[in-house]
Amino acid sequence: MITVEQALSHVLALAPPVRSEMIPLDQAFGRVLAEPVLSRITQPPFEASAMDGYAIRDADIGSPLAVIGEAAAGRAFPGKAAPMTAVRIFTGAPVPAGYDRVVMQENVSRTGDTIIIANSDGGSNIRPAGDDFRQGQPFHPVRPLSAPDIGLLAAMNLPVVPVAARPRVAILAGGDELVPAGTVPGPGQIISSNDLAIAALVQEAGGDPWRLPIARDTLGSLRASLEAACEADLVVTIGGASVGDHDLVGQVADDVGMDLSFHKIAMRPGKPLLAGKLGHIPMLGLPGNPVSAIVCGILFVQPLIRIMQGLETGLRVERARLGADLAAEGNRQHYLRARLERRGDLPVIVPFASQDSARLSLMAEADALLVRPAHDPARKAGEQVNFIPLRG
Ligand SMILES: Nc1nc2c(c(=O)[nH]1)N[C@H]1C(S)=C(S)[C@@H](COP(=O)(O)OP(=O)(O)OC[C@H]3O[C@@H](n4cnc5c(N)ncnc54)[C@H](O)[C@@H]3O)O[C@H]1N2
Ligand code: MOO
Repeated sequence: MITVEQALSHVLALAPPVRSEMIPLDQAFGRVLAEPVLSRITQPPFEASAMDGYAIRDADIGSPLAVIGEAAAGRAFPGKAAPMTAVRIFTGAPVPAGYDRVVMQENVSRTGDTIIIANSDGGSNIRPAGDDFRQGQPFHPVRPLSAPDIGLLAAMNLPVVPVAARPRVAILAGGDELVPAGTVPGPGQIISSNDLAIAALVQEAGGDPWRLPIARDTLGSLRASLEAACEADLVVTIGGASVGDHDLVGQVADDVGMDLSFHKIAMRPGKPLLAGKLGHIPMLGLPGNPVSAIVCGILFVQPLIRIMQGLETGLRVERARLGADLAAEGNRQHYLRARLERRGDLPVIVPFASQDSARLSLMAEADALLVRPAHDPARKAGEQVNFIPLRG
C-alpha cells in the first residue's frame, strides 16, 4: 500500500492541462482566471479630487480667492489655473491643471464668489492618475474570483475574461442495493447518498457534477456506465472498489483499458481507493462506505478538480491540542472525525468515540478530520496534533 502523500502526488499528476474559455464578467464570480489579463485603462485616468471643496494653488493660501468655475465628476472645468483663483470641485472630478490641492468645503468660508481658506491642513486630496492601476497592468489571482476581483476586472474595462473551464465530473455510483433518494427502499435496499455528497464536493471545488444513473453490480452494467462517463473531464466511481465478489470497478476499469496508477492506500478510512487514466481522462474509484467516499472526496477529488483549474490543492493542515487520550495507531494514516472547541491558544480537538466509516451522521457533525500518521504512538490529552478543518 502506498502512503496518502504518494497517492496524492499520483492523483495530481493525472490532471490534464487547464482548459480555458472566454465568459462574460457577470458570470465569472467564483471562476478562476486561466491566464494573466492586462488592464485596458489607467485608474484614475486623470488627477481626481478625493473631496468636495475648492481646487487652489499652494502659493495662494492665506489670500481671498475668486471662484472662477466648477469641476464635477464627468464634467471637467474647461479653463486653467490662474493666480488668486479657485475652482469649485466635487469628489471624482478632474483637478484642473495648475492647482495643487483641494481644500474641503468644511474648511472654507465663501461669500459670493470669494473664498477664504480657514484651514488648509490635511493633504492634497488629489488622487494621482494611475494611483490604483495602470493600462497594461497584469492581474492574475490564483483563487476563485471574489466580488472585489470582479469589481477590479470591471474597472479595468475587461467585460469578457478567460477562465478555466469548470471540469465536468462524471459521478457513477454502483451497487445492487442502491436506489435513488426519494424512492421507497425495498427489502435489502438503501438510498444512494454518496453520489449526491460527492456532487456537492465537486461543486464546492468549482467542478460541474454530472450524476449518471446508478449502475448494477454486473460487468455489463458497469462497463456501459463507465464508457458513457468518458464524455467527462474526470470520472469518479463510488463503491465496488474493494475485494468482494461484487466489487467490480477495478476489473471493469481494467477491461476498458484503464492505465492504473494505484489501488489501495495506507489510509483509514479510504483504503480501497483506486486511480488511473481512461485514455486521457483521469479516473478515481472511491470506496462505497459513505464516510470513506467523502474523506477521499476531500483529500483527492477536490484537490484534483482545483488543480485542473490552475488552483492550489486547497488542502490545509492546522494544529490543535488533543482533548482526549488516544491509543496507538495501526499501519494506516487515520483521519478521525472530530469536534473542535475554540478556546485557549490552540483549538481543542475531540475525536468521536465511534469512527465507523458507515456513520454519515457523525461525518456531518464533524468540524475537522484529526490526522494521525501510521504507527503514531499513544497520545495524551493536551499534546499537539494536526487536523484538516471541514468548515470555512
Ligand atoms: N475482505 C475485505 N473486505 C473489505 C475490505 C478489505 O480490505 N477486505 N475493505 C473494507 C473497506 S476499508 C471499505 S471502505 C469497503 C469499501 O468497499 P467498496 O468500495 O467495495 O464498497 P461497497 O462494497 O460497494 O459498499 C460498501 C458500503 O457502502 C455502501 N454504499 C455503497 N455505495 C453507496 C452509495 N452510493 N450511497 C450510500 N451507500 C453506499 C454499501 O451499501 C455498503 O454498505 O470495503 C470493506 N470491505
Ligand atoms: O477504508 Mo474503509 O474506508 O476503512 O471504511
